[in-house]
Amino acid sequence: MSSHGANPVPAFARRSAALKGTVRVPGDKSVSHRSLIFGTLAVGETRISGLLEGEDVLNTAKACAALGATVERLGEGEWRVEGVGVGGLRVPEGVLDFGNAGTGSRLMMGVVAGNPIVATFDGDASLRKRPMRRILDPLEKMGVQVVDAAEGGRLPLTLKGPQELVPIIYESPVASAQIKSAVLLAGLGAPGETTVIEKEASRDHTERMLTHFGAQVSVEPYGAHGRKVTLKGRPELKPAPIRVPADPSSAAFPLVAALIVPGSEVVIEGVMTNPLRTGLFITLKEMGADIAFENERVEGGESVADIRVRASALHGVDVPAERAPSMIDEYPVLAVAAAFASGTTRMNGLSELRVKESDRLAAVADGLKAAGVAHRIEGDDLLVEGAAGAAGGGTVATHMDHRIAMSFLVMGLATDTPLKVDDISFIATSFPTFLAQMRALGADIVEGVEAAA
Ligand SMILES: O=C(O)C1=C[C@@H](OP(=O)(O)O)[C@@H](O)[C@H](O)C1
Ligand SMILES: C=C(OP(=O)(O)O)C(=O)O
Repeated sequence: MSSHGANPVPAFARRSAALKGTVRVPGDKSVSHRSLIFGTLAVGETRISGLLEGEDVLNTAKACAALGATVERLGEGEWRVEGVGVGGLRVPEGVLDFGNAGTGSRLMMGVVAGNPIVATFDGDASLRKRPMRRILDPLEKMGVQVVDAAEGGRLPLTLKGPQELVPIIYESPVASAQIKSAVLLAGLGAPGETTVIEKEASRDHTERMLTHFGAQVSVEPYGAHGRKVTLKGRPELKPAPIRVPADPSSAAFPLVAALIVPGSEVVIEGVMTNPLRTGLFITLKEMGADIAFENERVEGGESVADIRVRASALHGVDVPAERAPSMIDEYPVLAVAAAFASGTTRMNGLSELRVKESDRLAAVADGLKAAGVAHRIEGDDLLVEGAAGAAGGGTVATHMDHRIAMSFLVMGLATDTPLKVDDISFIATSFPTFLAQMRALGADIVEGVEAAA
């Protein structure tokens, strides 16, 4: 098991002068994981530029190499993968350690399923707590054997792929791109058609990349908000170049910081604006945020834009539950924006937040409490009572969760007194340049435990 986090690194953020400047946040995490995985499943060389070099993605790179691909770093964000083809994986030596990454571990379970090999999956203390039954259930239906697993089907666990996978029609109990992707990736190794039905559409990077690499995929609407995705199994995937756009989930941090620090104006360049990822931007605009998409264009098959954001007077809104899949990782930082908005912001239908790197519903509530912000949880909904300012002053427990750490550091840039977080080391999983890039905009964030003055 990875021991990252054994030496917590505390930090605090304090009230900052107006944030100014232009940033390009790192490559999208979802697309980065998938580009390495698809490179592994194609026969021949895939070139990737703009890869996120965060720990989660680097663990996926290691797993791809352990399963037989040649994975090489050529320069900053520039990578090449020499793939082995669907069904061409070798038995890995030792355990595949995914660290903190739900996406890496769950997608790779789907990949392994299509090969008659045995592989053991593990991760850090946070990942070991997360539910894996949601992946194991459909994979077992396809013929995969769970040789061994911790209680409740958790990590560490060992899978054995069958000689012949069975294609399935799977109606996913939750809108989760990780479940959908694991089943589709397994479906690559099955004869015939594999179908995944979702009642609410989750991010579609896997479907897009399947098409980009030459597989046959059809996507149909399903009900009011859902989709039915069908894949024809056993294609020969052809290598295809990938340019990874900037991650909207990382862009969320400088964006919210600029909204709440008076006088700020920031441009975030080349941000992916895939409509299944833009729930936060839509919500903030409804709250009165001055956000403009400039230079809208298509890069590497994804829509991108430069986002200009100016400090704004925000007001509370009701965020509908069906918007959750398009902003699932952004609720912690939305709660921060809501703390500075006048009136109540109600975020509906957040049950999935309980099974992320931490129980994010509880972690956000505790963080708001540490900052003196009135809030309550009603069932699966979070209500934040905003005001023009927030006290700050406390210490936020981050529970091995990068997004909790970044969200509350952003908050501390606008609180009356500094806000501390107990551990920033996990920020490196998704946004290794966070501190440097935020400081370059003028954010006053200090590592260490010195009295926050
Ligand atoms: O497929 C992906 O790349 C992801 C899907 C989401 O998880 P769920 O599928 O569990 O909703 C998201 O929270 C995660 O950060 C990335
Ligand atoms: C939930 C997240 O990631 P993962 O599920 O890959 O750990 C996240 O990055 O917020």
